[in-house]
Amino acid sequence: MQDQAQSREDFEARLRAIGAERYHDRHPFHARLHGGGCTPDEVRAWVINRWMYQSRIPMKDAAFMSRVEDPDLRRAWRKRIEDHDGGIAEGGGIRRWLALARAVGLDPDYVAGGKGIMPATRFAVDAYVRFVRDMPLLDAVAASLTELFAPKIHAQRIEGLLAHYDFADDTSLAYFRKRLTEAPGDVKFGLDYVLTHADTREKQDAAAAALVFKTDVLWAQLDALWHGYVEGNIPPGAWRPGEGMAT
Ligand SMILES: O=C(O)c1cc(C(=O)O)c2c(n1)C(=O)C(=O)c1cc(C(=O)O)[nH]c1-2
Repeated sequence: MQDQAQSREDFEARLRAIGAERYHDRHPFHARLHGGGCTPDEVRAWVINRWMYQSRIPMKDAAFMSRVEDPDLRRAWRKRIEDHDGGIAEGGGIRRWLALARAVGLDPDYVAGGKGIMPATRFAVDAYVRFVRDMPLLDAVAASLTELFAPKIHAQRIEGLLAHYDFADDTSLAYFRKRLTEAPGDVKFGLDYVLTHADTREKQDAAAAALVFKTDVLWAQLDALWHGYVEGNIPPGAWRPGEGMAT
């Protein structure tokens, strides 16, 4: 016999426990970055590789929306694409990420071209886009719920980068500051959607598994950075210090 569905409260606590145990704020690269321990080239490697994630977020949200039949859900979701792409004049998160790239000495066109991204980063982020394209909508929304835990990491990053790195200022960190106001509304909506639609134990288990999968997507990216740039095992084809610098 199928287990009974968990109460809304118990299920929410289960989702939050996944973040407490597995979110990438527990990864040593995060501590190294916000604690001021990264070399300038390690910071550059992070900015270059994280571009893969930034550039694919609006694509995965477009993939999600392409499958949604309910106009109310599409209306609520489309803000995510607007947050990242923005308007022609002011741009959005994507442009703010490239401002960070410039601030750490990289040529933004090099970063935006995606050359130099490590294979593991590419595979992890592509897996997330495919997951959102192919899996049930409930699982796709559940996978976005890592954002429940993101405001804390963004606040730590702003504080840590400002304290330890010369490049850090209002312009270079605008991406993270903006996320502090953008993410909470998204995550409130997403959490309510998941708690409401996961109305059987089977769906709750699938949603929890989707969130675990997403924590793996994030963790794998930092593992790759550590292996490549902290331990110095740069994969063939990946960015090498000195390449892609602003002139
Ligand atoms: O800096 C981070 O640690 C971090 C993590 C995450 C996340 O938890 O997936 C996102 C972001 N940042 C972020 O800026 C962002 O726009 C975002 C969108 C999503 C998503 O899955 O839809 N996650 C995240």
